[in-house]
Amino acid sequence: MTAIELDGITKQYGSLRAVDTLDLQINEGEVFGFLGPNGAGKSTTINIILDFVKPTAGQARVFGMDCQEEGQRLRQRIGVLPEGYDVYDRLTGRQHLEFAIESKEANDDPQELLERVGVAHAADRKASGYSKGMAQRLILAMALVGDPDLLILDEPTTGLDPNGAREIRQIIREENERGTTVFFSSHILGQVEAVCDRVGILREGRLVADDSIENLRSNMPGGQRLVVEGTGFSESVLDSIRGINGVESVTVETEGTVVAVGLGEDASKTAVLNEIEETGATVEDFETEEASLEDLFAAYTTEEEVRA
Ligand SMILES: Nc1ncnc2c1ncn2[C@@H]1O[C@H](COP(=O)(O)OP(=O)(O)OP(=O)(O)O)[C@@H](O)[C@H]1O
Repeated sequence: MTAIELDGITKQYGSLRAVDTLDLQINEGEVFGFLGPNGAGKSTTINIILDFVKPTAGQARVFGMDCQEEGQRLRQRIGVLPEGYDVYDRLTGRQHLEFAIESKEANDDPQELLERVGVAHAADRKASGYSKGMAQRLILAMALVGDPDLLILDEPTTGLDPNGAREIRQIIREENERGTTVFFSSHILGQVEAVCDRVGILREGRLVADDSIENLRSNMPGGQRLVVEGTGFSESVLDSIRGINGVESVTVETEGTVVAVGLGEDASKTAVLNEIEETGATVEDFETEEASLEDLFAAYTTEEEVRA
């Protein structure tokens, strides 16, 4: 069954189109990473799903129910970690959960939830003394109240150090193993890579990519670099490499002993290596480097030509 289905969602704020005819389907049991630079429209989309914002056009459904018509009923099945949500300094961890349980009319055991997110040891301490990571885990525990079928996490790892971010990802994974669908927004690709089955990249309100990170990488223009170490890289050798089908760039590094070849989708590494040897140069060593996550994110969010 489909957990989230967005059909032509558009949100116009005056002359600004925050979300532009967005179509998206998230299956039940999936961990989906919703990515995009600041201002791309991620929070607006989430707010439409939660019926906090009305779309200008289009339809949003969660578990087959219309978000705008059955928002209240749906929110019972959704756990939300809102962007930039703060803890209440005067309340203890346990009191936070008691408050969330009461608001959602659920009957969870606060202690069990605190244990699930690893802050049970600080249950009776005021949240003012919690570290940023502990506070974020506490907010996540509040999102887990009522055993939601769908977790919507808006930038859950923002402001956390790598350990804190890893712990949050671990909890997300565990919740997913319990059967929860997870919709995880972030503007940092690295934060979602380890945990998401699939990512969607939003840019200026439009979906410019929707795939696994592995596929996005292999489809990215200039996705791989072949770095060849050797001798005899004359201009004519370099020109012959440039002439090979699928080669996008050729640069010489380290005083002429290393050639870096940008490979497009159709390029063959073997063809490049053969060409080098046949034109009289020598290959001593070579390796292929994958595009970094930063390169990948930049390619989808800043290039003029992006792939849908
Ligand atoms: N209530 C509003 N009124 C007018 N413009 C808005 C409103 N809410 C959002 N916007 C604009 O819509 C665009 C999308 O904003 P949104 O917050 O959805 O982006 P985002 O991808 O969540 O960004 P970030 O990563 O910074 O949170 C931005 O240009 C923002 O300024």
